Amino acid sequence: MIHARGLTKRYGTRTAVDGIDFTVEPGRVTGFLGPNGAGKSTTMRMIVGLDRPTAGTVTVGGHPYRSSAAPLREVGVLLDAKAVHSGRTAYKHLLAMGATHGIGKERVREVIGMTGLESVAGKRVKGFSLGMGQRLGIAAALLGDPGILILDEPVNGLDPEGVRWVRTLVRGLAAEGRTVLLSSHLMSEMAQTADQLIVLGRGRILEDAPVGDVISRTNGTTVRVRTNDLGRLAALVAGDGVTVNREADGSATLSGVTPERIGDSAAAAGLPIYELTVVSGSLEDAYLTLTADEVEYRSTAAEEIAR
Ligand SMILES: Nc1ncnc2c1ncn2[C@@H]1O[C@H](COP(=O)(O)OP(=O)(O)OP(=O)(O)O)[C@@H](O)[C@H]1O
Repeated sequence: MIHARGLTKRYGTRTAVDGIDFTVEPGRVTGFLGPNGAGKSTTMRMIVGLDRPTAGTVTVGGHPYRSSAAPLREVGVLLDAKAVHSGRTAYKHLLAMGATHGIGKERVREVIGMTGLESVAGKRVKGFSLGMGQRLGIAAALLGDPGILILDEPVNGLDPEGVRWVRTLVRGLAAEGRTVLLSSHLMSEMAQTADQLIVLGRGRILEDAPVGDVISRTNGTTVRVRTNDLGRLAALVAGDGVTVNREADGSATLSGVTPERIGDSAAAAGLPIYELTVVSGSLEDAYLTLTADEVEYRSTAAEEIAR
């Protein structure tokens, strides 16, 4: 478990992380989202003692990370995969990391196998591609078989097979009861991987809820309906706050009314219904709505530039 209370980081007058409280629970994948500069990396760095909080506290497994006697065995960390510029081979790099924790050749070979690095284990890390470096970073995080994993952008630079592999891996780690905190800017990937989401904006928590709740709460829920008499259906369900939009494909999108009420009303009136689908939109839609006012570095639309 990771537990933050009033966690704050200021750089001079700039507040990167603004007094946040959160708990990352074991047994599920918690996604950490937010626009560039929102404070995700700073928070992760504070969790693992690489940055000192200006105020507040954060603990991993009940105590500050710095006080851990065997950090690799407690917390696996992937923060900046590009940071490894070792002249060593991948195998030697992992062996050297493990040496301080009594982790030997057998476990090193195991994590090399788990991360698909067998064919490059004898190559120098310096020459690794972004994707290979990412896999090596994940191998290093897994080395001590830790109960807590903190992975900053683990799918960055991976090919589709690699992206799917990370998804399966982290879901498996959470299913084993581990605590997994994962950041990514890939919303479709996050929607498939995470159970819980913490969304940051300008150093504050905008949302901390299950993925489904974040999506439905932010986007609202609409119901797509196909019938042979849309006008009649609209009259049947008309009421306070009910809106009906006719779509180009002949279907209708209704909001402010439940699928049960639509189905019951149509059945009672003998009106045939060909489709009744609850639509709650994508995580990307929800994320963009949530963070619309929080984006620090926004690209300018071509029309605005042309003006
Ligand atoms: N060492 C530092 N000195 C000064 N300011 C910093 C430092 N590190 C981070 N910041 C600032 O703190 C804020 C949060 O940065 P952080 O890297 O934590 O954001 P992030 O959410 O990880 O962004 P990204 O998605 O781009 O990785 C930014 O405004 C950044 O400029």
